[in-house]
Amino acid sequence: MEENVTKGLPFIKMHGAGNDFVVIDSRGREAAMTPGLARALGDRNRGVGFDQLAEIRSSDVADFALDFWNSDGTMAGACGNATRCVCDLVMRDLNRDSLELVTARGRLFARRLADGRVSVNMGHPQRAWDQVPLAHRVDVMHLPLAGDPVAIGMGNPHCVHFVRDAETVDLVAIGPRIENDPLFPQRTNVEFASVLGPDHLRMRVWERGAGVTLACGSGACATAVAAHLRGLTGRQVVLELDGGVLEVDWREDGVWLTGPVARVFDGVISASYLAAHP
Ligand SMILES: N[C@H](CCC[C@H](N)C(=O)O)C(=O)O
Repeated sequence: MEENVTKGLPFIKMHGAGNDFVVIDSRGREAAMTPGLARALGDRNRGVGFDQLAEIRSSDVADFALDFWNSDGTMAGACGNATRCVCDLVMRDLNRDSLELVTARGRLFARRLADGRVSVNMGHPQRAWDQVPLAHRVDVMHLPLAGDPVAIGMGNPHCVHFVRDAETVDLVAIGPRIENDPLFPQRTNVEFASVLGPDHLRMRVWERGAGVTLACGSGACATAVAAHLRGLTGRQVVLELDGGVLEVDWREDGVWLTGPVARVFDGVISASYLAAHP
């Protein structure tokens, strides 16, 4: 009955404002992830199920390195909520209240606030068309697409729409079309935001490689930056997402993302499952 779990792959299930993750710690050993295994594990019926998988790896230039995999098996250059979740884990592990990590977009800095929440500096917004990236030169503040959206990179691409009421947007109908528009050579995450008050936005998201998620940290950063650039908010913004509240503070040293973290359960992926999904 009992399979030898010592040969399996331990993981931790976490979420940040409902954006859910599987965390694998590969420090001190070969990376475990492949596109096929990420896609299999991301399946909410046949796998564990997640929006993203975050794989921790050893680093000789920072406290650790972090890779992000979407549930469709593609890699992402940034994942704000997973970064906050993993930093919470490692800070507790090392009994530290600040950390440096390295991701595909470079070195990030995280710290634990007095109220226990984790805040991560997600870096500076990428506002040049070829950094987002876009397929050719256009005005990133007014894309030639329906709804006059804004393009912002945060290590991953975002297409931000400001609408009268974000609640009414049919994400499933509209999201995939924009995600796969030829203007985005690496596809894009798609955000819809409405203004609830000064420095207060309601935001919903269709994520590249994951679909509708309850929250998106890098998307919240991109949306707050776009809102400020459009004159809709200040530089410190509270965003109400379907899964909870995120705070963004666009400061001189970068865009800081703050929000909740939850550790849900620990598990082991069985050796037989790993063998069946190389
Ligand atoms: N789907 C995103 C990665 C995860 C972003 C989101 N979960 C976050 O918290 O930033 C992408 O392909 O760029």
